[in-house]
Amino acid sequence: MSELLLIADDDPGVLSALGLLMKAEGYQTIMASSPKEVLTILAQRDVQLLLMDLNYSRDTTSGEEGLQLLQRIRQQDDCLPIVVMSGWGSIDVAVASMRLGANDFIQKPWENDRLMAIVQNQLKLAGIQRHSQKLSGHNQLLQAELSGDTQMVAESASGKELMALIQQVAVTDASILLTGENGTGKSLYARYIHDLSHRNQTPLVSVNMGAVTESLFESEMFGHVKGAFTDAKAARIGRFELADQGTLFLDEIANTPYSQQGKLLRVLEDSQFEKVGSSKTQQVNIRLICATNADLGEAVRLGTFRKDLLYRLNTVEIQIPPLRQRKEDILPLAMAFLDKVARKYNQPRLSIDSAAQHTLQTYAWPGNVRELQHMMERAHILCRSGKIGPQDLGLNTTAGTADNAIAGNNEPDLRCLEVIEAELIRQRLAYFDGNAIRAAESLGLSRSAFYRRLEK
Ligand SMILES: Nc1ncnc2c1ncn2[C@@H]1O[C@H](COP(=O)(O)OP(=O)(O)OP(=O)(O)O)[C@@H](O)[C@H]1O
Repeated sequence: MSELLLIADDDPGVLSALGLLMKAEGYQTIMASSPKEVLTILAQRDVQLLLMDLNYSRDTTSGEEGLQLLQRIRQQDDCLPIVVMSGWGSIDVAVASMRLGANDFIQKPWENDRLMAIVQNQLKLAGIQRHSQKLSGHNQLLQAELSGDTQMVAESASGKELMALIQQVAVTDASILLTGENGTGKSLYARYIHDLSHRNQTPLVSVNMGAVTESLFESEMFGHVKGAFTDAKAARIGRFELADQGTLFLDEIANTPYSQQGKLLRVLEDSQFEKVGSSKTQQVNIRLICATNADLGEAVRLGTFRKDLLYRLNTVEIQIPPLRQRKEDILPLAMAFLDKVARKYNQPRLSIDSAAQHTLQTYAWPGNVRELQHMMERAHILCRSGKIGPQDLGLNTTAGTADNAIAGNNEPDLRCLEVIEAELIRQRLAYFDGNAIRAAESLGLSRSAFYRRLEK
């Protein structure tokens, strides 16, 4: 449907001329001949632009009525594009109306081409503004969803120590390197640090460095201008720019291609970068958090990670212990996950019987907290009574490791492919001590294919 324009003037000749012009250009119009009518129509109809005269009573030229009207509209609506029309010699009135919130001004008698250019521009700008408001609304919802639903659990001595350290460093702007096995909670702690920091009203932008291909690295991180390369049909904003004034979280930092590490170092040191295809230098202000399950010191020794980059990342290094080393966290975490899943399915929360509690506490947790979370969700779904027993955990407890949960069983494996695939990925990660690259290689998968499956 075409846009609806409200045209306000006390001269019927002007109204009919403008009505014809706008109709010929494909717009719908609605007319008002007094300020009162304008306010009534605006209260009832979804008008996309107001084109208004400033004088309504016979023989007045001061523009006072129009300015008052403008002021009243702007008290209620900041966004409606308003184009003001007035007669000769009224520069002062034009300036006054712009100060009161008019978007543009045209002198009478108008030139049709000029008026149409103004109307089209104002409609376009208003569309962009609506779109950006929608995006920022979506963004706020997503941020609230991400940070709102997870309650941090830390009951063990090492868990509490970790939380104290995190609270201490979060409020500084220091770069933080989080290390720990897969599923220990590195991404969650990164968000927690951001939420505690003075940047918490700005975005936390995450990048999984294992999923960024070498060829698209610069465009992904720094953005590109339109036409920078064959596929660059539109300009793109990179992650650094998106994170400006906020926090940039680089997950799986060890997987940054070596050839790109120098470029990353430069922007981290100088806070400056150029978009691909542009020579204009841009400035950014970000707080950096990185995470890895790899031993970066070893990677430096092996020559796959730059030493200078490591020194730039690890101002503060925080090690997140594996779940098997903080056993007192297991049951509180399990209960928190059962709470969460009960809320998700709107069902009562299940409890865990003492045999299952023992199983959970003696299991090795190669997939750490993530494995526990999935196990609790599965147990909630499969449990037939109000209490989860060992049989609901899907573990072969005599063997004590996840690998044996499948291998020690002579029954045919009748689970669906997705479940088997997930289990296999977990096993391989555990086998290779959380090293995703070696796990991917052992499964004959490319790094990006492996990450896609892992994220699924
Ligand atoms: N202390 C905790 N309290 C509550 N939930 C936690 C805690 N630690 C981890 N989790 C949950 O466990 C899951 C895995 O955590 P997360 O994704 O942060 O791990 P990770 O170390 O970043 O994993 P990866 O190395 O695979 O990226 C998430 O759903 C997270 O919310």
